[in-house]
Amino acid sequence: MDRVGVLLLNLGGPDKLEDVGPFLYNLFSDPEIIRLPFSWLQKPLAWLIASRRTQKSQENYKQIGGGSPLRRITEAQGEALKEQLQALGQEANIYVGMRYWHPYTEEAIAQLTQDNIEHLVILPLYPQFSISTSGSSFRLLDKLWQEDPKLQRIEYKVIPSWYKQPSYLQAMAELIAQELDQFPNPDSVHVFFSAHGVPKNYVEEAGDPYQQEIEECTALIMQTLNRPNEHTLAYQSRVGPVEWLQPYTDDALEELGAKGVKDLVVVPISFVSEHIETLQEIDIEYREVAEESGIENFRRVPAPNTHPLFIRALADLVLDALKSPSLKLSQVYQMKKKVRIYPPERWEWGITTSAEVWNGRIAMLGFIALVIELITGRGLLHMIGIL
Ligand SMILES: C=CC1=C(C)c2cc3[nH]c(cc4nc(cc5[nH]c(cc1n2)c(C)c5CCC(=O)O)C(CCC(=O)O)=C4C)c(C)c3C=C
Ligand SMILES: [Fe+2]
Ligand SMILES: [Fe+2]
Repeated sequence: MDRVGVLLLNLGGPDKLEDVGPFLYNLFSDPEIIRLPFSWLQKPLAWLIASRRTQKSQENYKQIGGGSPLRRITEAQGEALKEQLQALGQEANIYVGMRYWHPYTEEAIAQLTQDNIEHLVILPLYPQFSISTSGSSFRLLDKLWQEDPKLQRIEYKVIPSWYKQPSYLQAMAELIAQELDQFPNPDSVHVFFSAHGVPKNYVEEAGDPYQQEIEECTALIMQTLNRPNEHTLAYQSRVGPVEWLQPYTDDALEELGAKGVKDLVVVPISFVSEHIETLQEIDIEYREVAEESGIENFRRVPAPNTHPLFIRALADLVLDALKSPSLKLSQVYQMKKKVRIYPPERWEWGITTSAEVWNGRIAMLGFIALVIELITGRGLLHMIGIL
């Protein structure tokens, strides 16, 4: 029988407090997370932002036991998926490939090549596609594939996003219903979906389908839940000075409090495991915002983690993918992004899009240099060791 592998893609998180700095450096070094006009700026800026954020981020990780539970939960999901596939008659090795921390995607790829995997299913553990999450992992895999002829012999299938999968929707509905039923009047509880945000320009300029997939997913979960509750969708975890998708979770909670909502359940929607943004940001920070705004009963729906219906959803996704036609990683990426040829790389004279882009890049560079000088009190050239 052919050797089948499943590669679970995820973000990764620091296992202990000392890992927070290097984890943040890896994250901000990714051009899919911070988009800069010049690639040589990426590493010094990543170092600067990571250094400035480490202490605050460590404080947050301290509040959830000193590290991220992401590795443990993702590995448990992998084991449960292996058993479920076996029960459905499909033997498969499961590999976990994290983008910014151990076990890195490169480590998973090295292992699956050593195991002589012949058919591989690439399954991101993000229900909805974003350039900043699944997109970043697909780009990395595409690069690894192009560099390694051994990998090119593996027949692979990519699952770009899967927020419509019926067992996933059913698992989410069941988890929400369980939480609603803890209230004396379940039907009058406000259901509050909190998605991880992305900068607004990802959607409006770069063609990220993330917002549309989040909105559709929310509507499908409400349909599956089939209860009369009112609901709201908002975006959390904004980082940096630019505008992100709105409404922001804290503003929306304050608004609902002011309108007199007393009972509320929060549903984390863009991630399938507990992590810092559920355990710290929602359970601690947003609970405080809600209570100060007059919301008296605040509960949170757990992430799907290893819920049997959710694991069944993952198994069905793998089985369906094995039967489907192959698409190249680069094709999947282009298909998901509503492709805009941006930015144009070729210089053209006159008042052209290209000239506008180059003007923009030069202005951006000046602006970034100014911001760096304002924050650090030192000029950019000093910082990167030129002066
Ligand atoms: C679908 C989920 C996620 C999207 C979209 C996303 C985009 C995104 N994130 C940052 C910046 C940070 N993310 C951080 C942690 C983090 N992000 C996600 C998920 C998505 N990110 C998860 C699951 C985690 C946590 C992992 C864990 O440790 O449990 C962090 C670090 C934590 C902190 O300091 O707050 C940063 C920073 C950006 C800029 C972005 C889109 C461009
Ligand atoms: Fe994030
Ligand atoms: Fe956060």
